[in-house]
Amino acid sequence: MDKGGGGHGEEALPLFETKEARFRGAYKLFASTVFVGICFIWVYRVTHIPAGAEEQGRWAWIGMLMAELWFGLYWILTQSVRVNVTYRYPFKDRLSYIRGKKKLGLEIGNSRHFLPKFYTLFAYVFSRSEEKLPGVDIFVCTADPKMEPPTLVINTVLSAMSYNYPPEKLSVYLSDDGGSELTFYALVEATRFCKHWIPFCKKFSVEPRSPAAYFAQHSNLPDDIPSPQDWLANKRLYEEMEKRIDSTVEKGMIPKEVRDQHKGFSEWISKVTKQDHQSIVQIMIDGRDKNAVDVDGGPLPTLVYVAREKRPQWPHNFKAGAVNALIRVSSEISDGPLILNLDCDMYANNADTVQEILCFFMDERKGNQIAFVQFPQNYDNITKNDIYGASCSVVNKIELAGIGGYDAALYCGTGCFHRRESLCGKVYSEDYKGKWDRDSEKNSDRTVNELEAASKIGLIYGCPVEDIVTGLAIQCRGWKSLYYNPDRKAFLGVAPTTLDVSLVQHKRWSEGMFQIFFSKYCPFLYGHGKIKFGSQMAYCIYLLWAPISLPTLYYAIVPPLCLLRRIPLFPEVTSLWFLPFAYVFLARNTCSIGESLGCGDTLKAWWNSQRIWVIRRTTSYFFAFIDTMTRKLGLSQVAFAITDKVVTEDVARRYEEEVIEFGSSTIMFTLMATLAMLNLFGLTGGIKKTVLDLEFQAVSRLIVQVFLAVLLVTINIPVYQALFFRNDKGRLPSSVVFKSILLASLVCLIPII
Ligand SMILES: O=c1ccn([C@@H]2O[C@H](COP(=O)(O)OP(=O)(O)O[C@H]3O[C@H](CO)[C@@H](O)[C@H](O)[C@H]3O)[C@@H](O)[C@H]2O)c(=O)[nH]1
Ligand SMILES: [Mn+2]
Repeated sequence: MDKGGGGHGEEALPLFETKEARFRGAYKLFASTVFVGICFIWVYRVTHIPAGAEEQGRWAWIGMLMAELWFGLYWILTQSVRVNVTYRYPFKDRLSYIRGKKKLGLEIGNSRHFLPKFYTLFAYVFSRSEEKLPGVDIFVCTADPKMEPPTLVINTVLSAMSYNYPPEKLSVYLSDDGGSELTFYALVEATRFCKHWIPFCKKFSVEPRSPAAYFAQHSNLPDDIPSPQDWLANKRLYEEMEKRIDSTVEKGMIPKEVRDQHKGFSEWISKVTKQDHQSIVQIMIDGRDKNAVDVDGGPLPTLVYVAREKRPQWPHNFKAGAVNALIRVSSEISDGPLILNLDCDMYANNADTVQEILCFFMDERKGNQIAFVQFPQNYDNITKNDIYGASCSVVNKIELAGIGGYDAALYCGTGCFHRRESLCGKVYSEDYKGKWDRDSEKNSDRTVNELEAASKIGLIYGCPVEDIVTGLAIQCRGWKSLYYNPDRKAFLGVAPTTLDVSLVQHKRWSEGMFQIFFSKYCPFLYGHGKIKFGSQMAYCIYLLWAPISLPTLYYAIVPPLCLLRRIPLFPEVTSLWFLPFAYVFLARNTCSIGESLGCGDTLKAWWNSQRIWVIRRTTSYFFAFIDTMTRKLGLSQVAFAITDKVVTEDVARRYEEEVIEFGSSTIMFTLMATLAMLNLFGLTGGIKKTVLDLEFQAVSRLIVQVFLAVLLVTINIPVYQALFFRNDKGRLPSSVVFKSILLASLVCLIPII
């Protein structure tokens, strides 16, 4: 076990520790047996290519070889993280010495350390006095009042404002890319409400501190609340505010008497549209102002509304542009050395998160190297069996923890605490020491070079996954990043509740990531010699999502076609070569089920995740691949399709019932349905022929293909239901039924060579 921080006697106690996952050794052994199996499959493919022109299916066979090569190599990439799973544990209590000397005696009483440590501890307490706590600037981004309702946005803002952290050290910035008066109005309301909400949260240790989430979880007065009047008053205040905001948003305009309440509304007197407006900065609460206090007279955090200037002819660079604008604005106002990035739907679910991450950043020995600490993206609207595979439990608990083990956690855009300096371009050097109280010395002793470096833009432009590429660039400047997945989820967001939205989101991600692979930021080149080889591989697990669509499509199309023609593509069941195929298949899936169950999924959720895995790979990733290629040829431009966070009641009900929502006739659905039909045709056609022609010995050579088709047909059952049996609005439209049958029939005519 490696001690995270200074474990040596003379230094301060470490503030966090690092532990490797158990059974790493056993896993490596298991993985090597799978690897041997994969090698045998490759050998079989190469040595059994149908010879000459007389045998049908030579090229189909070579295609299988390519697909399996690709799958195998990709599998190797995915092992880089699985052999390196690492967990971090902060010691929040050690940090809370800052609470004063009284606690000191208590802590020493509990501590198992020997006497000489006493002095260390003492020095430690004083080096961490409250005045030295870093300021934290929290950035919340929103982009559209229709897709991201203002009540959702202010709930995130309120949860961030009520962190257990000295309010004078906390500033919350809302970036509104929608430039919407409605969002601004909601923030005006939140400014008023927070004066009740923040003291209430702190007095009664309310969790979570998003009022909407809190009152949804506690719809009735909890027994353990000492002051019911307070509770009821806050609930009423919240509900009334919510009603006012929602009705104003519905009307789409702000009443005159409300406009008069805040000078900020004057910004909207001239024409302001989403794409075209001056820059708007409104300091809603100035934390330095002695009169800005809550109902109990306690200080409040700073709160700022920002809508950066936008003009139709200027590219605004989507979220990256918004975050960079906030970096600049906040550097003038609060200039907190730590920055937390939040999407507008990701409310803070644990009031102590800031204290926890300080354990990482303030650790005496390792803290100075850390550029950012990333939390996983969790959602609070996941249903029991997670039909759209949105919870990504295995990714969160295993894969990201594995990359984190290389000290190269991915920056995922939300739920990430950054050191301002590293985000702004600073290169790490051995003698770097983080300075937390920056107000006093701002700019005074910095050289021109340092100032220039620090003024560089933060997030990198031109990529729809600005976060991943920015994180990589920071790591290549010598910084480390940690991944931290605490038991109590730190942030909870809204996961897509329709298949279409989920596929579009994955298309944006896979497309953006594939672009990085092709850009100068390709981890193998850009990261060469700068980050560990293991983490270069780990990055590529994600960057290569798009091209993995090709072998997957091949596997979903060619084996059923060959089944129709009775062209065998796999060894006979009685042959020894059958063993590696069977072993790799069983081992992979057993392991995958084990991982899923181990991460808390249900078995059905695992099965659902396999379905969504097939659908994403054959649609989102494929179109992402195509679009990346056309962009390479200069035929299209980068876009950012915002994820819709609202749905109709009808759709919401089906989501709760775990019925997949199709409902539209997109090209992705057509492709998905065509593949489903093709496998159905392959299976029925192949079986019929064998039975009619009584060619039973042929069956033995086709059994793997039959099995594959059965697998795909079973996994596609909800697709057939949506095509033929459902009557609700979420079914697949008849145009898709028609197109998919036609296309699948046409594909069946393709000659196999
Ligand atoms: O022009 C834009 C577009 C988006 N956003 C904000 O960016 C966030 C993420 O957008 P969303 O539509 O919710 O996309 P997701 O797919 O959920 O976002 C994930 O993927 C993005 C990269 O593709 C990351 O930036 C996000 O942090 C990450 O949560 C939201 O708060 C938006 O308001 C902007 O501020 N300006
Ligand atoms: Mn989102």
